[in-house]
Amino acid sequence: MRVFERLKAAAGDDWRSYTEHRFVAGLGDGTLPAAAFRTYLVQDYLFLIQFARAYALAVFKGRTLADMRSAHRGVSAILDVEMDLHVKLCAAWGLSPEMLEATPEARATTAYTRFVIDTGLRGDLLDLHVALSPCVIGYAEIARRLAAAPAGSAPENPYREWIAEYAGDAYQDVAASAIAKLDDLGAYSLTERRFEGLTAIFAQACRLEADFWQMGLDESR
Ligand SMILES: Cc1ncc(CO)c(N)n1
Repeated sequence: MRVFERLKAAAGDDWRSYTEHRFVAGLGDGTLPAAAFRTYLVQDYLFLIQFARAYALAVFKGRTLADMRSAHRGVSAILDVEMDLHVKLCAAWGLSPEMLEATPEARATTAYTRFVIDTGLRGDLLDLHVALSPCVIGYAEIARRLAAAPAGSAPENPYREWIAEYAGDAYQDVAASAIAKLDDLGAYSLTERRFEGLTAIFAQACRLEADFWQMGLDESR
């Protein structure tokens, strides 16, 4: 079984609480309150800045040029593509770059991003990629599922652009490479004993993703 599938199976309930969160259901059927989505968008901008730092750490931790180049492509995908798209999406929701910059991080944003960075600092490249994987691969899986349901791409769903972005080929390719990277790294450093520690990292990242959705709901009330 692929490393990612094993981690997902081992973290079962935490994976489901993240990918089937009430916020996700609201994106899918369009019932998510707009205020919750705006709160989420602002925090996700701050999240992406820190996420780029986490990917940059993967360049530093790379053992081979191939590792370093693939991590570098990740940094560039965030800084040059995803952030631009994010700013455009924010503008469509009435959120200016000035406002994005001026908002402080919510605790859920700080907790999640610094957990990923710390995991990478104290561990090796496999630990770091496992900590990153619920974000990268989780969003691809969520968006694929939402896009496949009629309500997810209905013209009246205000979140269809968000769904289409993450369900699109470019992002799905990024997620497929992340799955391959885990197999790649696992092939030379994944022992049975180590798998337990990796599952703990993966499950914690899933819980922090669920908290991130929840923050969108709670902080917009
Ligand atoms: C919180 C969060 N997780 C994952 C992604 C996917 O990049 C994102 N943009 N935000």
